[in-house]
Amino acid sequence: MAAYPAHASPALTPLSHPRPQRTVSDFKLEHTHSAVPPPLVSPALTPPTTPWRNSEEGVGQRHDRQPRSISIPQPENSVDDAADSNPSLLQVLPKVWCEVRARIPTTTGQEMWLHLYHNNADEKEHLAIVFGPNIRSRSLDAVMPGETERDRMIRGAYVGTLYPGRTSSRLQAIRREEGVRPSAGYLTGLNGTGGGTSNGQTGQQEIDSSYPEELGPPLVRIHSECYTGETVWSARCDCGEQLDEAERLMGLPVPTPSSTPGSEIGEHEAHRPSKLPSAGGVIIYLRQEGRGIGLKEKLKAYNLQDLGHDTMEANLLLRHPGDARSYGLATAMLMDLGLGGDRGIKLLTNNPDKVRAVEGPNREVRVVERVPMVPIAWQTGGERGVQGKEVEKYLSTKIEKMKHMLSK
Ligand SMILES: Nc1nc2c(ncn2[C@@H]2O[C@H](COP(=O)(O)OP(=O)(O)OP(=O)(O)O)[C@@H](O)[C@H]2O)c(=O)[nH]1
Repeated sequence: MAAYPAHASPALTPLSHPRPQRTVSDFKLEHTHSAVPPPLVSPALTPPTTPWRNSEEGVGQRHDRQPRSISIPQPENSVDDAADSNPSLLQVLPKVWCEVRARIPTTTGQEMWLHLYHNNADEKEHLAIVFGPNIRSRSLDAVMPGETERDRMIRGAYVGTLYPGRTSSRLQAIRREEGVRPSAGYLTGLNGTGGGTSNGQTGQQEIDSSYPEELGPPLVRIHSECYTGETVWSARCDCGEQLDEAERLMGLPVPTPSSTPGSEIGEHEAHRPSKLPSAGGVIIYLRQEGRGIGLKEKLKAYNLQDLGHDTMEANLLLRHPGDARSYGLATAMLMDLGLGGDRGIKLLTNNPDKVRAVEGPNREVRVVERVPMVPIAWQTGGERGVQGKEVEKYLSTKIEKMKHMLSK
């Protein structure tokens, strides 16, 4: 008979330590949606459901988890074939709309455009962190009934860059006011993709927000919130450095406008960004803390990890799925940013679930290339990057149990 503290719940199942007789297959990971794990932790410590999973009812969010080991379609030959073999994609994407964006100069020297999204699936403010001048939100650019030019500028629906005294969100209007000749370099350098016009009759802004073909598939990272790894220096995971690395990759420069034959630069230099435009890309930052279980539950999971369990077991012991996330919001946001369609995206990830799930029910978004995220410590032979026994165990669990495509 196991010894319990006097205050222990009678429902508490003994957790011997270590528990070598239990393997992960005992938890039936493939069927976590239907096979609720036994109450291995006192119900008093465990919420009845994983946070936010119910709020996704009715908008077609994914409730059933894909098998852990899915075959990753090779972009060259098997992307189409793979679509049929994945029955658990969403049937309906949530609706998303960008409420506001702002230019943020960053501590690394590059600039990004922070887009704040709302949606009809949850109450959270999910974010798109856009780098480079070529990605715009269609919902943000749409004209709101009754709004003024100042309203548009305040919510970020302008072309180019704001400056003191600017009176219009539209570049044509500014050109007219200032007698400025149209300048391709000026437009493309300022997060307006060269097509900002007004049709004069409705005042509707026509913005060419298609990503230029010549740049190839844009780089995309779908990043899940991690307060501990991104804000309070946790070395239990590499989430913080992954975010940094994604930002770095999206800041790599493209050929300068002056090297492009026929481009006009030099006008409006005062309003140009001081840095050259980057190759760009977007980080979709989803508020799915703790793989969707929330910070409170993640902290309990950390305590279970200190008691000897791995990240997957800890979630299951708390009666959560090993991974409670979904990616329909990311798909919808990418479409709103004009990155749906055949040209596809390059996805920065090691996670096979993500690669398939982000494509959406009808392959609205196509992952044509996967770019691995190799931990910095592995890349640098331990000179830099997150290190320690916790992060090593975290990474090995992702590889062994979650089938992440990562090898040393
Ligand atoms: N439940 C739980 N969540 C964790 C833990 N460590 C990190 N996370 C969360 O995991 C999420 C990051 O997901 P990961 O599984 O590390 O990586 P991924 O996004 O699936 O895959 P990549 O795209 O390759 O990075 C963030 O939401 C973190 O808060 C943990 O021990 N337990």
